[in-house]
Amino acid sequence: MKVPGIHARLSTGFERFQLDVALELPGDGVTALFGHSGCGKTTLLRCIAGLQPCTGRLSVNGNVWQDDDTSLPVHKRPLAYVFQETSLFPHLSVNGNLNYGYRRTPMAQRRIHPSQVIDWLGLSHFMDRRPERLSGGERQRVAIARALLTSPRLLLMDEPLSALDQTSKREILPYLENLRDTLDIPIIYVSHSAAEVARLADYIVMMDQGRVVAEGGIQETLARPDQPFALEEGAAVIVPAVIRERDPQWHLCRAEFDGGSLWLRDDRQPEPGSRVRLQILARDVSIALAANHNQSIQNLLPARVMDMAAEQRPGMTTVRLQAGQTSFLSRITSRSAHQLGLGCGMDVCMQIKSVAIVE
Ligand SMILES: Nc1ncnc2c1ncn2[C@@H]1O[C@H](COP(=O)(O)OP(=O)(O)OP(=O)(O)O)[C@@H](O)[C@H]1O
Repeated sequence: MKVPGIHARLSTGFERFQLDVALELPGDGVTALFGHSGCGKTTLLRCIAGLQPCTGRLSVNGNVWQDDDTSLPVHKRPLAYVFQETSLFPHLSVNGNLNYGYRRTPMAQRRIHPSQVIDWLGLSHFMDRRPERLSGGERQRVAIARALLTSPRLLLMDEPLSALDQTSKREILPYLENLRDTLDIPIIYVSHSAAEVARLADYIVMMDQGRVVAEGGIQETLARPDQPFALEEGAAVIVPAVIRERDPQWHLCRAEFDGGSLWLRDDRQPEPGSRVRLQILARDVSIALAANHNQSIQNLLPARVMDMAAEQRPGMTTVRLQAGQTSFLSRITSRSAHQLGLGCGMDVCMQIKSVAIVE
């Protein structure tokens, strides 16, 4: 038997676009499909859902959905698909919408109960309301709940937050984090928001022109200087950390990661002991040969140069540094890299100008 997880080798095409992917994705947690507009993210989701004819093979946690001889039609694939725009029934209350999904699922296949989704997505206080009396974020939570009540074995989400304003996005993200940590099914999440991906995903697939250009665990993959998005303006790494102390006098808190500690602004006032994901932009990390305390940057950490990649943009170099088991990216000018004599294996001091908790 195949090991659990999603195994996909799929090809399809249109007149001016060809998709060819081979993927081995984890059988649980959130996998982000990430890439520029038009790279084929939605087309890949539609192939997985059986909505787009394609050739190849697809198995999901040991169940073959498509191979050279057969392809399960969309209604036989136990999956749920959440889109950018919700399609709730306007004439039914939240309760009625949820029951619709639940009742259509044969009794023997029901693994998720309405009381669970109401709890996971915080719906209890608007069960009697119709969709028109809900905010965009609340409607999307109901749509996700209804999708889950079909007890899917795979959840596909295509830009589920992109129609929402910033406030609604902020409100819904903790619910999605909760689902990621609670559900035992894989979620494939399409987004071109680096911030959403950084916050939600465990695994990332980067696509370009119908092909996979990088894939792997979110932390390792974002930290690869050779992955295409490392060379872009917003390139950043994600560092899992634990808040250890708060310093009220200076409005700072200390987050400990595998390799050291970082001080950051205490705006969100996280409780000591809480787990956070930190985002550190490559452009906020500079390099010195020795720690210089006569300057304003608070976070100075010993690190080792692991890789260096010249950027497509002339004159810039992306450097991967390692502190403990944690990788960071630094974007510096190629002249600085040359003047410092940087090379793989060198021990340096990493200066981190800004650290944010991912929101
Ligand atoms: N039905 C279709 N007929 C012809 N071309 C199509 C069709 N559907 C998609 N395409 C083309 O296939 C390519 C990939 O489209 P797709 O929607 O998968 O990209 P995407 O990465 O999801 O983009 P976005 O982030 O903008 O949603 C695009 O060039 C698109 O124009």
